[in-house]
Amino acid sequence: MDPSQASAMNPVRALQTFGQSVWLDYIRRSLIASGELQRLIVDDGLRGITSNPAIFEKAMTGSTDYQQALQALGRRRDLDAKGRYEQLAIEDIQAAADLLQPVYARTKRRDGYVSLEVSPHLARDTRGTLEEARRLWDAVGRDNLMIKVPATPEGIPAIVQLISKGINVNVTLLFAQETYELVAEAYLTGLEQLAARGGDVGIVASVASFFISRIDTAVDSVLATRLKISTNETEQALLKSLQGTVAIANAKLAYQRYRRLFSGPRWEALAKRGAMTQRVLWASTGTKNPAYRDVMYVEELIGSDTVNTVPPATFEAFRDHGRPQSRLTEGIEEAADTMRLLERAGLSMKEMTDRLLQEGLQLFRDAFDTLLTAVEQQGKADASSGVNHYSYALPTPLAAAVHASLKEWSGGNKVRRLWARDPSLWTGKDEGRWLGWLGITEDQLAQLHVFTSLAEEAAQGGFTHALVLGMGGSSLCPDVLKTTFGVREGYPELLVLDSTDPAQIKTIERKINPATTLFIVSSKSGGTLEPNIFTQYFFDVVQRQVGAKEAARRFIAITDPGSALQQTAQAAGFGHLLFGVPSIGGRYSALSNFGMAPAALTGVDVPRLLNRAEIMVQACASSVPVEENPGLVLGAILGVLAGQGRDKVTIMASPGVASFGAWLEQLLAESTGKEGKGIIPVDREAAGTPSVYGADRLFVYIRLQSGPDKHQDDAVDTLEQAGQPVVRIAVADRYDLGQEFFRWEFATAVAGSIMGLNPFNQPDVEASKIVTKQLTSAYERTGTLPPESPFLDAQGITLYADPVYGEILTAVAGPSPSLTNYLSAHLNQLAAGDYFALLAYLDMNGAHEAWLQALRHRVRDTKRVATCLGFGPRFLHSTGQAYKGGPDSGVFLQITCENAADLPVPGQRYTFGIVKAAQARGDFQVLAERGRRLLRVHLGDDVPAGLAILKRAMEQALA
Ligand SMILES: O=C(CO)[C@@H](O)[C@H](O)[C@H](O)[C@H](O)COP(=O)(O)O
Ligand SMILES: O=C[C@H](O)COP(=O)(O)O
Repeated sequence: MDPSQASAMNPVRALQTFGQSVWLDYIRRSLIASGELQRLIVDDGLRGITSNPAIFEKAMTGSTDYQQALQALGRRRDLDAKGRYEQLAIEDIQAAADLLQPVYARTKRRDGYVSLEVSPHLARDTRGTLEEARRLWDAVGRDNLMIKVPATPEGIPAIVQLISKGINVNVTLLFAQETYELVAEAYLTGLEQLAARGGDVGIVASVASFFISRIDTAVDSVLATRLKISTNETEQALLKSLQGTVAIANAKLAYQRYRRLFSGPRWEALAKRGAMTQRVLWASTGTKNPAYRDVMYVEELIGSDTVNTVPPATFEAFRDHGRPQSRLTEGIEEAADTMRLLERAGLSMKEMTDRLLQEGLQLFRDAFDTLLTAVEQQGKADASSGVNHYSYALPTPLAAAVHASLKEWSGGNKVRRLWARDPSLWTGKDEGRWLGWLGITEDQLAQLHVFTSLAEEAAQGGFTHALVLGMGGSSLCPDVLKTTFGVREGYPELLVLDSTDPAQIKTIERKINPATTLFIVSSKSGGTLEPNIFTQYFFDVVQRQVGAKEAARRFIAITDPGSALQQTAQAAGFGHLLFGVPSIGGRYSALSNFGMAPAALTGVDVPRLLNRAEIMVQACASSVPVEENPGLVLGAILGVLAGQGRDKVTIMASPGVASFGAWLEQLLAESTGKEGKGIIPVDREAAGTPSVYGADRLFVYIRLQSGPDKHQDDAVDTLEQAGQPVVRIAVADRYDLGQEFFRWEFATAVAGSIMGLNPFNQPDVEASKIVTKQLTSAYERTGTLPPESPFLDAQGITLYADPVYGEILTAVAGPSPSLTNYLSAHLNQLAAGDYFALLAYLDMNGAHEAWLQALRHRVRDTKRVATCLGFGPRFLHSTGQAYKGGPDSGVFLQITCENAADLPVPGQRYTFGIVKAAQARGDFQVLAERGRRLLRVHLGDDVPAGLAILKRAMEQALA
């Protein structure tokens, strides 16, 4: 084309006629979405796009283009700030690449590229660069992508590797011609390696990005300083003549090298196989000095086989008044002179370009960090609002250990790994399959209509009660909701049955009208003994009143898909069948249907509860800085303190939310109490003076802001002042318990990781279930339980221990063994760091509770040890795990009795009383097998009399 034709064209378009491709040094979402990019491609002949960290920083922080997308990404807990940035950047790069695809096809892969840079923090890390480049290449998934890698000593070997793998590379931050030689060499070597492996070298493209204007900016500034101090006119003339010339001279000489490097036999061999040259690309071509022509770094660098990536303002200016003309190969001698004169004037090009590289790296790192901080802020603003306030006071060494652990979580990207369900955070087994609870809130919020219709049905059906039949994780959340929310007007009253004690079953039966009660059979496995026999019992009761069909209508099953309970429910025609999530274990299932369906049925505002939970879910996201992640911080405290002997997590909760402790007990004990390690939760122990506590405690105060207890407030203050570690959680109102379910689940998972165990299994609960099953099966066959022989029978009370421990007690009890002596010998086992647990297989009523509470406090205040209290068989599905599998620091007093009145289990030979006895024995047997210090007191059939005798004996033993 003759120059007159070219000058008549759009100057930008005319660049093509000189063999130069113009790319745009800019990207932003609206550029693509508005159609502007397409217009530039069609009208101006734009052939590519380059991006860098500074460009994305400006795009994402300086526009509203990404606001919505960033907000939406705020929900992605598996993404940290970098992940969110990448997600958005990749979307833009893909969209731009798709628009440029026709250019790529038309130019046979010579043009049509979009560049995406690896993190500037990897500029000194060959391996990191390689990994990230490959990852980005795969994530973008477009052939017309170029990965930008800086021309650092560590970047260059990565370039060889990437080219040899067929990945297009844009080599960035090039200033020095000597470095350029290494870059071209890297490209050639990469191609040769690809060819040697039989790869197609014709599919790989690369550009070497020379930074132009920055050289003038740097050189001119030194020249200006020199001019200020120079008194020599010749020198002044020399210095002035160099102003605004060095960058272009440097580029012209680099282009000469390009022509030399991509000629000759080595290159010809590759060219024959279809290889494309690695073009030089002029970058940083916006004019910085207003005294210079605004299109100077375009006009002066036009030459065949080159690319100029131009920022938008320069692009517009060139379109407006650019003078396209081939100049790159003109004045080569003058360019060489310029470089010589520069050295003569005492300016070292090597020093200058070295410094520019360092500064360039720093500028990109700074831009990248600003960008990530902005993305993080966005997530944080969402995440922190409305989170239940928490604080902690730890003695200095413990605080330091917790901070060190948090640092490790941050360094190891562990929160991100947790959200990514990476089992290597725990024992590397199947933990990744048990993290469904991480996403349950979001799933539930997406199906709120289920809860709305359950609530409507319960309200309109005229039901008076909704009775949950289930154990442990399937019953404890409903139990918390029952006491926390009470009876909601217009809805049935929530009741929970989680005991085989015949008296307790009878109490419930007396409370309800079977015809107007909804029965919620909750069992994840669908194979747990207790809910199955409760169902048999109550189905029988209801059907006798309203017939089998009507009875079934009143039953709702909540279970995992495919369980035996599902079959039962379907066969009998239950009113509803709701499913659990197989990847959520029982104690992590509060926010799943196991907790939320009973809540809805009894009029609890489930959307509100879930929305509150979601606040905590967001706050625990991996984008939140570790020190501000409420679940992580709590988990680190639990895990670190447990490792330092403070493994008795003492739960204090305001009266309005006191039952939360029972749920929490299960979560902590079952999750961590195994392999001889574990946290021992201490619930419902009344606050004492600092002197009754040892150095094995961590206090957690869950304070209901709308109904605090003054005595608790004071007691916690006193404990903190006495140097005890204290965590405080402020729950604004009852619905904010939704947050606590999630916080504690997250914290427990974190603590499990720190303690090096699997927080999602419960091997020792299973063990006692097996023994119980053996005993009940034997009963079915024989009609009796195996006989037992007590080692003491006094005043109608009998004592049992396993032979080994029995001998120890006998030796200590002395020559005249009595109830008191044995109890004393047993209690004397308690040493600092031990805990005392009452395992009461009694009707869980107010009188028994008061009696047992008084006893535990006597033991605590006398022996200064932590104390636990559990009603059997309820605790078997909860703290029972830690008692058997956790640290061997428990001293157990099991209390059993004869049942005053028993109840039959329909269709079985055994009764509820027999089941309860078998459960107590199963518990005893497994504890004994584990070598635990365990004494069983059997009260006989007159429980009040037995308790009175036991009380006297205990008083004496403690005296
Ligand atoms: O490296 C490439 C293209 O390969 C460019 O995106 C390059 O980063 C930019 O042109 C420069 O960072 C812009 O520099 P400057 O105009 O701010 O000095
Ligand atoms: O904590 C869970 C209990 O052991 C009950 O298990 P389940 O829900 O499978 O019946």
